Amino acid sequence: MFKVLVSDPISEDGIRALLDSDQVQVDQKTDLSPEALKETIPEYDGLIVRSQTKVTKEILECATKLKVIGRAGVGVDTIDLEAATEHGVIVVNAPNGNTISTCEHTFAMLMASARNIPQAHKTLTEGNWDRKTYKGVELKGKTLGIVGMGRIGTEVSKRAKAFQMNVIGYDPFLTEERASQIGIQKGDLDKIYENADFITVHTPLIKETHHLINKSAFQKMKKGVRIVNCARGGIIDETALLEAIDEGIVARAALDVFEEEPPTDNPLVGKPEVIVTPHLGASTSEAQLYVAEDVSQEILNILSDQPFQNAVNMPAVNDETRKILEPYYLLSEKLGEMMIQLAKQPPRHIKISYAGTLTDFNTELVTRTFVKGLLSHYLGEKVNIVNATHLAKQYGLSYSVENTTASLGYSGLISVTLTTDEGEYSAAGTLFDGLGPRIVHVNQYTIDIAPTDRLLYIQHTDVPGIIGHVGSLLGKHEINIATMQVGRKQVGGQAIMMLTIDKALSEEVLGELLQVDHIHSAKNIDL
Ligand SMILES: NC(=O)C1=CN([C@@H]2O[C@H](COP(=O)(O)OP(=O)(O)OC[C@H]3O[C@@H](n4cnc5c(N)ncnc54)[C@H](O)[C@@H]3O)[C@@H](O)[C@H]2O)C=CC1
Ligand SMILES: O=C(O)C(=O)COP(=O)(O)O
Repeated sequence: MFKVLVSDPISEDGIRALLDSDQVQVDQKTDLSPEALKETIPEYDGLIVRSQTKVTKEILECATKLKVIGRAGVGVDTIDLEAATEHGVIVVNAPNGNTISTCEHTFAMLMASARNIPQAHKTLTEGNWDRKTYKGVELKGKTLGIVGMGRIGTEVSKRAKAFQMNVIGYDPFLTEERASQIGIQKGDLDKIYENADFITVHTPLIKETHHLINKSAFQKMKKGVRIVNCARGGIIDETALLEAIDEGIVARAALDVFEEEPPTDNPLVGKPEVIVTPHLGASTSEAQLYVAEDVSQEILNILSDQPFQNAVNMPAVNDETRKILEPYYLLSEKLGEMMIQLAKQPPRHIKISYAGTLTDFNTELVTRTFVKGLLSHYLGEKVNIVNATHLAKQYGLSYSVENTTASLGYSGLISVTLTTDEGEYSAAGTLFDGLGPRIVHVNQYTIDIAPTDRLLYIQHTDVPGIIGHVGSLLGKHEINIATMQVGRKQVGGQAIMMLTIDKALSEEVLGELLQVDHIHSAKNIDL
């Protein structure tokens, strides 16, 4: 039975699939302090959060069983992604469920700031009939600058068009073609600052967007500009915003999000030119239902080893690709396990080459399973496909990946070279139709062996009688040989023998093998 903790308020209907699952026990504890969360998290396999719970490095260090964090929403800036990855925890979000609600909230804020609705409401409820102070502006014919043309920015642009606004969008991924499809102008930040009567931001909060709208940006804006932030506090520098309001550059600001939430002693809150809501962008019945449903399904999939879509620290692989690549995951993991046992020194660099049909796909997960196989031989269960390449870097092990045309006649081929201080080790594997994974090269020797549980690897000189010696010695010790393959580069030269055997050789038997003339090394390989 898996245990999932829900640590922020979430739609009960939305998590129905989890509540009804007999594989999962759900605990809802939405008032935990960071200390209490640290104490309770070791029990849990899954954690569901919104933006209140801060999933810090310290919490992740205590989360010894945790496999997945589900963010019922978009922004994952409240989760230490690097620490989650390091601890092998998959982080999934629900990127689509709250797009419309947040877009509509943005539009509500835009309109409220154009017509001074909150300020006018307040005055009237205080008993004053003031029609003069709260004269507003029309949206029609005005220019809206949208910074971040992703899901929400795009939806905002459609609504702005319906209000007959001119829209300038800026996003590093916005092409001319897409801009003209949506019916907006593609611009840059300066063009927005120069022309916009309204500016709204819809980027994630990341290093590049922290204080993106700062003092120098405000200096370039049109006097009387109105600013909306329903994305993240911190994208707009709050101190610079305050100054820009006082200097008369910004006429109105509408903020749903703050650099510190809840905002304490924030001079913007309560300022007559500023309207505020307490991070309500995604707070509708619909959005909360959708994000909770999406994230619950992802968590169920992850806990039951099924495909999932919205991991933010794992590459996305669609179902069709996954079906094709899945057998290669097993092959690459076995190759990794085999190669670390063949290497006599710690590897410093891994080079992985994909050839044949594999070059048509995103093979990042195949790479990760190789690295997982390689590391897990010594690091055990702490390695998984989430943290494998991250851990490799920590151990000073670099890797490079390339696609090549050298498929050697196989339909899909994975070739790997490990570089160590004392030399290189290489191997290659493929999938044979109906026969499954096969190792087809080891250290430049051509062979054909299934990567089963137990292999014996022998290096010898190619002379007559070796196979017979090995066969009778293993027979004497009641070690059954399932298959045997030999590989040589030239007659009478260096050769290898790979056997699949039913039980590992003891040190004594390995010692006896090494007494056989022309055998130079013998090694059990445990896969
Ligand atoms: N107030 C609330 O309750 C909610 C806030 N949000 C926030 O809204 C933001 C946008 O969400 P979505 O549209 O769903 O995300 P998205 O990922 O679809 O779009 C974000 C866009 O920002 C762009 N971008 C990144 N850096 C940029 C830069 N330096 N300049 C311009 N564009 C840049 C990206 O290319 C991307 O297209 C996120 O920060 C999210 O956390 C989302 C939902 C609810
Ligand atoms: O989805 C997002 O990024 C949000 O900001 C929504 O936050 P919330 O789930 O309402 O705390």
